[in-house]
Amino acid sequence: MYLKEITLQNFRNYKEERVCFHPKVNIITGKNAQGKTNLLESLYIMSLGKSFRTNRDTEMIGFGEEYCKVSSSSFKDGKNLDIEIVISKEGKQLKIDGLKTSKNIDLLENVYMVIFSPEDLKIVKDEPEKRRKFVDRELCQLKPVYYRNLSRYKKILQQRNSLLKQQDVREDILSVWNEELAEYGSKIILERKGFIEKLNLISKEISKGITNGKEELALFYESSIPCRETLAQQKEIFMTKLNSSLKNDLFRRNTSFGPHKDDIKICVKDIDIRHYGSQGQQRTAALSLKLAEIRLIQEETGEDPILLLDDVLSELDAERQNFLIHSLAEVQLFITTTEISDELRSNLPEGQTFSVEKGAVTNCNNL
Ligand SMILES: Nc1ncnc2c1ncn2[C@@H]1O[C@H](COP(=O)(O)OP(=O)(O)OP(=O)(O)O)[C@@H](O)[C@H]1O
Repeated sequence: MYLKEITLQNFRNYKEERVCFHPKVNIITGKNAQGKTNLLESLYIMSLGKSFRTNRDTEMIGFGEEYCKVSSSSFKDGKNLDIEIVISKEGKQLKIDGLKTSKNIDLLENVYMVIFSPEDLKIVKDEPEKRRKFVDRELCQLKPVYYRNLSRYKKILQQRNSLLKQQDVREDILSVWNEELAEYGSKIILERKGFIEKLNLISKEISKGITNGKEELALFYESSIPCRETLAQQKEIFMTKLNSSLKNDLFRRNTSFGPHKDDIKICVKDIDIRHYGSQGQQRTAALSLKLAEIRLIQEETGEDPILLLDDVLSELDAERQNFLIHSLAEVQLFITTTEISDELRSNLPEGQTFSVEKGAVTNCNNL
């Protein structure tokens, strides 16, 4: 699939803009703070219904405006796919091929997108939350049911934690939340475990490719509860742990374990590179994870995801840049950069360059 065009109204610093894209490579150039990332953000919300840089939808409404509207037209499976998103203070309205839908979840499985930004280069050494977000975002795209389970888990966790903060905790209510937390938490653990096993195999191969066989990545799911094979077994051990840590949870007024505390360990030759890896190893690992994410979407869905590279190429050395570009022959690419080097230009296949200035996009030359 590929994105044919996007129309923006009051979206961040764009008043009214319509941009038609190339099916292969689209390079968006411009000085700082002109609207390059804003344009990528408007594309990204077509896949998950939300931004990659904020949880508050209303932040995307242009200053002083009442609403913003983003409409896209894509080409998928031999036909057009039209998506429209309107965000106002009252909420969000979505339309897919002209039909109204109320939830982000209905957008999933329509447009697959992967974003790679300098923030992602820190995925290896940042806090566990970053790595959980990476896994969750990916699983939500691949499995809408995961999106539903995760939302439910977060709500129950919030309710359980509020209950733990009360003076007299009602044990009958707590046991209802425990039951639900174990149910949804176990589903999440099993999905994450399976996902990381698959990602591990793919990223191993990719990291070997980047380093000419010198280094091989290994990923491990570090769950705060031991992993089991079936949902029933997983739920049983979750419940046991909830009961045994009740005193601790009551004392801390918080749920001390569960998928919200989990992490992914990333190793090269048995060394945890979060703590002991060089910056180069951490970058190779981040690049391998991103490329593995794309390959996994291709394998699981048969679709080529769209890749958004937000100002990340300049952060990679020439060797890693080349590896990235040459691994991506089939996918539609959007690259933002303040400057496009001659070397990069000569390495890219066919495409189109655009220039952004103060929220206005101009078509420049073909690559
Ligand atoms: N809700 C909003 N309404 C209007 N303008 C906004 C809104 N949110 C952000 N902006 C403006 O958008 C601009 C930033 O755009 P963007 O993040 O796309 O920059 P960029 O071109 O990617 O720059 P850089 O190269 O520095 O990353 C800033 O001038 C900022 O003030």
